[in-house]
Amino acid sequence: MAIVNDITVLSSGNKVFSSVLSKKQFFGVSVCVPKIVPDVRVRNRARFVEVKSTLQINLDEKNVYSSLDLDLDGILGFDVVTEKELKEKGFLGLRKTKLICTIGPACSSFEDLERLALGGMNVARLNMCHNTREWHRDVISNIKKLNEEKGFCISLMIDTEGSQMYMVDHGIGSSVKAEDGSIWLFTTERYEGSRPFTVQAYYEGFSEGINVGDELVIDGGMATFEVIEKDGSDLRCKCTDPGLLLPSAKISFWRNGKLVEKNVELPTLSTKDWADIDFGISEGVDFIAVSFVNEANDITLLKNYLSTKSSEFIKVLAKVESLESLKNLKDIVEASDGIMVARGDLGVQIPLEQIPTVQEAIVDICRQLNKPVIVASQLLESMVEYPTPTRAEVADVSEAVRQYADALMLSGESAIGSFGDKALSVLRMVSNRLELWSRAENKQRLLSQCQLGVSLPERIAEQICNCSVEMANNLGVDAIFVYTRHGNMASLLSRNRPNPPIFAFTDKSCTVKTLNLQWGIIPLLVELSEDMEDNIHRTFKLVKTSGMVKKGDVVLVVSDIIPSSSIHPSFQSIKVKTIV
Ligand SMILES: Nc1ncnc2c1ncn2[C@@H]1O[C@H](COP(=O)(O)OP(=O)(O)OP(=O)(O)O)[C@@H](O)[C@H]1O
Ligand SMILES: CC(=O)C(=O)O
Ligand SMILES: [K+]
Ligand SMILES: [Mg+2]
Repeated sequence: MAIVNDITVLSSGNKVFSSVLSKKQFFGVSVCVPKIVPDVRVRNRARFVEVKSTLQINLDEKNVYSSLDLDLDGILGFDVVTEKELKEKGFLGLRKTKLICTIGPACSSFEDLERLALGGMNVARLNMCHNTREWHRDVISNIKKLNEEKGFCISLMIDTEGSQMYMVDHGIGSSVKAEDGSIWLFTTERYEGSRPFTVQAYYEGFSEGINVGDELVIDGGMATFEVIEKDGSDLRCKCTDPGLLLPSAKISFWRNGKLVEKNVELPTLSTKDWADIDFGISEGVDFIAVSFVNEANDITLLKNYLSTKSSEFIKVLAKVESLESLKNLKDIVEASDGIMVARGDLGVQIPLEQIPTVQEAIVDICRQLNKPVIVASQLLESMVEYPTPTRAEVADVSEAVRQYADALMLSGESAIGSFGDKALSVLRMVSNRLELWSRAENKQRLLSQCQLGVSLPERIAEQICNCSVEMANNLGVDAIFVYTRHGNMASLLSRNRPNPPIFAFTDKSCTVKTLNLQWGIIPLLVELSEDMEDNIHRTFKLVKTSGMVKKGDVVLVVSDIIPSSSIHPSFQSIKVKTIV
């Protein structure tokens, strides 16, 4: 072992680990030094190691590597998965669609999470409906450990429980069959164990405003009842469409083919949700997904709360899963930092056959308004039990990718299924395939773009991004490099769904974690100065050292770094550079 400047290098087999001992704060990055030592990687937690002098590294255990001279003047914040993909498939082979996994008992150990990370998980989702905060805390700490020690770049999302009407788990652990014509009592009375033909309904006011003759639907169609009698707050119902009553099944009411909206009566953020949000803030999560959002104000309220806690960098995603949220869609999209099309509960509130078109419309409006959008629920549902997907599921995943959703999400497939890794690889392969097809067919040419910017600088940034993507596609450049503090221009570029990948260089770790969710963006943490030429010079040197680009590669460079001292009129710029 030898201490060299501010880096300690330890060797173990032919892997080299290092830890940084300098005054600077460093975060999750890997560096590769292929030209000097084939197969040897110095993995460390450096953000940008400024080692001006030549490094002398002596590795006692491996004499062959002793006394190496490494002339590094920086380390690039590349995560291991992208680095591997880039080496194997080149720029155009990099996957654009981002992948989210819900973490549950089937994938919560460090080893399970590492497998998902290697499989391309960009964001880990913790559903606060299930399990304890201590359990979630352990998962979060494992993810942070993977990022810090193994060079991954995984963002963290918590998903609130929200309030909705559902059946209290009747305690027998399995489903009960409701036969045609059988009479059932839906009650708010609380009792232990189970009673025949009786269902405990969660939410005291569940029967308020419900009339005899209304339909009570379980889980969006699993079973249907007709209300035949009201007894106080209890409802006596006759089964008209037999089916299964699963533990915690969801309840909705319908009258003359229309949903009786009960969701609006319930608070979007309950006392438990606020406690979970505080938990998320203290654990430093990157996204909070809010369940059962009804209106834009639900989001604004939380965003205001986050700013009073100095946590405005946490992005707030609105889950579209109620009929009310569809009525207020545009306002909700504008107020939030992104959207999740939560098809599970949405299917309880709107007829199932409407889901595909509603999804397409939501994905489109999000891209227009430059907000990331996630397509979630039942993408590969059969894989909870089986190791291969159905053909219909593959078609559904393909459709979401074809629509240019930013991200796809696994729920039960990863949380409780036996084939989480396989499900993730199906998402990965289908995404790659469809992205290739869209590119070959020039599909992104058909994407329309509305003007978002109001002020002149905003409009300039938007125009630069639109034109840059057109140029990048027409010139067939290998990559787009964007220098950005808060990710604005990176996101405007992504909105145009360009052919080449977008490498976003930022000096803010929260921007890295946010951009992780967005289509086609590979965020990289580096040090940025106000001198753009210097930024470009340094990062180009870094990407060359890392083996990321080679001589002759053409890169389109875009920047939105604003010098703080004087507002330089041309702070936003486009350049096309060939690597020399
Ligand atoms: N942290 C967890 N602990 C235990 N089980 C979990 C956990 N997270 C998810 N699950 C299980 O995985 C299933 C699918 O997860 P998912 O997040 O889609 O939940 P959900 O209950 O359908 O609710 P939501 O509408 O919020 O998504 C859940 O029904 C639950 O059984
Ligand atoms: C993800 C989620 O909450 C749903 O599909 O209902
Ligand atoms: K939830
Ligand atoms: Mg839901």
